[in-house]
Amino acid sequence: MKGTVFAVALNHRSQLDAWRDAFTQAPYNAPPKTPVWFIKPRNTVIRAGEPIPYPSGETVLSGATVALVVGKTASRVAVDDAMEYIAGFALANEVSLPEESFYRPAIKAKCRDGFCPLGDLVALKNVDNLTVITEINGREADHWNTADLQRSAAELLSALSEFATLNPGDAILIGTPQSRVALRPGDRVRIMAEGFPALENPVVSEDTLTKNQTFVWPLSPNNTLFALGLNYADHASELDFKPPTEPLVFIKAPNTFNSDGQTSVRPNNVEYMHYEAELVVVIGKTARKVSEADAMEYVAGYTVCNDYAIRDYLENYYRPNLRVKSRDGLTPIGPTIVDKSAIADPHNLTLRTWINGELRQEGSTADLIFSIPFLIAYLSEFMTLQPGDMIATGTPKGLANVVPGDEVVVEVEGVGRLVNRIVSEETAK
Ligand SMILES: O=C(O)C/C=C\CC(=O)C(=O)O
Ligand SMILES: [Mg+2]
Repeated sequence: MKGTVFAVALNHRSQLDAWRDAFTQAPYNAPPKTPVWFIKPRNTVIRAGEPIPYPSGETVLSGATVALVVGKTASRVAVDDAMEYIAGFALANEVSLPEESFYRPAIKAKCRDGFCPLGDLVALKNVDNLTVITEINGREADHWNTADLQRSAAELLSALSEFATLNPGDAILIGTPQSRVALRPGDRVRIMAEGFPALENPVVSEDTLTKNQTFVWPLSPNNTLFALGLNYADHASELDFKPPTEPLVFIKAPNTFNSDGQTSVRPNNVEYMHYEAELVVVIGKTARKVSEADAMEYVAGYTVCNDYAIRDYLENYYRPNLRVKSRDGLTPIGPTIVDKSAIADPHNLTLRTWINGELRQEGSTADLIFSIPFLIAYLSEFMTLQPGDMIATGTPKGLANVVPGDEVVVEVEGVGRLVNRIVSEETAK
């Protein structure tokens, strides 16, 4: 199996029941209208038998669930056709710290090393009425049935493929109940369901695992692109936000990557497709619990990206969500990676965007709220960064809407220049 592991929050009725009152108030204001997607990046994925690191001082919840595994390329698939695109299913454990909110990306709760054990693929055709059992140290601790999910596997594949092309080996974790089993160091957590090989993993105190442990990426060498929201104060204020007090990190899946000189599709019936010129940091060696002082040693180089946003789809759940930021082809990146030795001071680079030759955005990485060393230290404190992983460091003030026919050029001084043309859905067909 290879590919991106997607997951969905709030897909079990017990979760919607537990959070119903909160969803009628700020910042949510209404129950989620669409699936609340998130990504389990490659550092989280481990196999049966590999240890789940337990961060000291935290509460860690087991999240027994089922993963659907994509068998053939899926784009805008109807629910009734979805099963044709599913190669099979696997048991999975969506390990998590308890959700404090569903408002901003839950990177620290969901994306820690080893927080996504994934079992072997089973060529089942239906998991819509499957009992999923969790045992701790040989004793049943919980069970739930997939019939209580709000959206079935077929409905989830259809909904995600509406804006993100799914490739063979991609996976979708279909959800977990609100009440889950707390794990402790020394536990052996075993997930079982009829027709599947059991998925068992030991829970090991994070401190006892070697500091530079890296996880075998069993799915694919796809690198993870982390992106920062509101990392320039002037951009935060143009969106009427206060600057964040902690990095607002979200993840962009490889389906969104695009190359220099290519086209990006502006969805029909939207008001806002905003460009975002960004400096991207490329990680050069495995980083785990790295200090700010040492962080720049882990940088290989830099590249450029245009972190397009379809702001119409901003729901107040795990914001910015995948429908806003992880759509097919809406992250042109490149054209080259510039070695770090060629950039004297990455915190003093001018970023610019031209639309049809007119300069529309200009800013400087001197205004980053969270610096590159801070971001590497912050992320590597709770997850392993691997060579090739990337961090898009945010965009400064100067957003505007782009429409089909526009030529968009984003540039980072000394790093690169990325040309991209906007097309309509009709033109793209
Ligand atoms: O959730 C929001 O309102 C903003 C999210 C991302 C902004 C972004 O990509 C950036 O600041 O760059
Ligand atoms: Mg951005």
